[in-house]
Amino acid sequence: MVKRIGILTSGGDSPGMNAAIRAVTRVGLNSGLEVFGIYNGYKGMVEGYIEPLTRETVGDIVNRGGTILGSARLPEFKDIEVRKKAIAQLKKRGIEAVVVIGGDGSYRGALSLTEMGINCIGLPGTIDNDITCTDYTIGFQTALETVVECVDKLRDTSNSHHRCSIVEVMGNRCGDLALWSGIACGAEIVVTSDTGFDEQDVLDRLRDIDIIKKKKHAIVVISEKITDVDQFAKKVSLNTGFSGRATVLGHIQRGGSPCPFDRLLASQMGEKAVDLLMQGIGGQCISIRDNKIISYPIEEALSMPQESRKPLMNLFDRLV
Ligand SMILES: Nc1ncnc2c1ncn2[C@@H]1O[C@H](COP(=O)(O)OP(=O)(O)OP(=O)(O)O)[C@@H](O)[C@H]1O
Ligand SMILES: O=P(O)(O)OC[C@H]1O[C@](O)(CO)[C@@H](O)[C@@H]1O
Ligand SMILES: [Mg+2]
Repeated sequence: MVKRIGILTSGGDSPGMNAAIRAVTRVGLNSGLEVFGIYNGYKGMVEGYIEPLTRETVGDIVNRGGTILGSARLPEFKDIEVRKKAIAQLKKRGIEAVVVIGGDGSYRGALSLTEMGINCIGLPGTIDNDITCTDYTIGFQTALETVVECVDKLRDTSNSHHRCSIVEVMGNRCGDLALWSGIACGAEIVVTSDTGFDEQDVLDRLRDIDIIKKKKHAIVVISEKITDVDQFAKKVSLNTGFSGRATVLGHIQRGGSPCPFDRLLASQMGEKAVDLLMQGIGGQCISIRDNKIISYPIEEALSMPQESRKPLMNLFDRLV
C-alpha cells in the first residue's frame, strides 16, 4: 500500500486551497501516511522543492486565502523530459502518489504523471468554475461573494450619479462568475461567452433602461476576455443617457478568506482524494455532483461538456 504522498497547488490560486492542503495532510497522517508538500506547483516538483508536512504546518490555515504551498505555471511540464525529471525527484524521496489541486491545465499534468506511473488525484481548485465534471470548484463561491460585495458598492455610487457601471469579472472563458453575480446583484445586463456580445444591442438596451424604465443607474457584468471595457464605457457615455464607468475587478477576486462552503468542499474532496490513493487508484479527479462527492477519470472529465446554463440565463432575463 502507498506510504508517502505528495500534494501541490498549481495554476491560479483560489480561496480554499489551504483547506484542501490541510484536509489531505490531516486525513493522510491520521491514516498512517507520510505527506509531503511540493512547493510552487509542478515547478517545485521538477526542482525538488519538497518538504514533509506535519499536523502543525497545516494548522491555522483553514481560514486563509491563497496557498501556503505557493502556485506557479510551468508550460514546459508538457515536455516528457521535464516530467521525467519531476518523477526522479519524487522517487528520490519515496513519494509514490500525488494530490494535484488546480484547474484543467493542472489536471492534464496529473493525467500525464499517472500515465508515467505516479498515481495522481486532481482536486478542482480554481475560481473559474470551469471544470465541467463538478457542480462547483473550490474557490468559486468565495470569489462570487467578493464580486457581489464589490458590485453592491458600485451600485451605490452609480445610483447617485446616474451612471452605468461596467464590471469586468474573471472566469477565463467560463461565464459562471458573471452570470451568478449578475443574478445575485440584480444587474441589468450580463455578458458572457454564452450570451455573446452585440455591442449595439447592449447600448440600445441601456438607452431603454434610462428612457423607458427610468432607472437611476445600470449595472453591466461582463466576463473577461470579451471586450475592452474602458472603450465600451466611453461608448456608453456617448450613446446613452448614462455616464459609463468601467471597473476591472481583477485579482481581488482570487484573494480573501474562503467562505464556509469552500472550506467544507475542500475538506470533503481532500478526504476522498486520500481514500482513493490509499486504494491504489490514480488518474481520477474529485467532483461534487448533486451534493455528493464523487470521482471521474480525468480523461473523461476533461472532455465533458458543460451543463447548460440556459435555465439560469432564462431566470436572469425574467428578473430584469
Ligand atoms: N497538457 C499538459 N500536460 C502537462 N502539464 C500541463 C498541461 N497543461 C498544463 N499543464 C501544467 O499545469 C499548469 C497549470 O495549468 P494552467 O496554467 O492551464 O492553469 P489551471 O490548472 O488550468 O488553473 P487556472 O486556469 O485556474 O489558473 C501549467 O503551467 C503546466 O505546468
Ligand atoms: O493570475 P494570472 O496569471 O494573471 O491569470 C489570470 C487568470 O487566472 C484566473 O484567475 C484563474 O484561472 C482566471 O480567471 C484569469 O483569467
Ligand atoms: Mg484553467
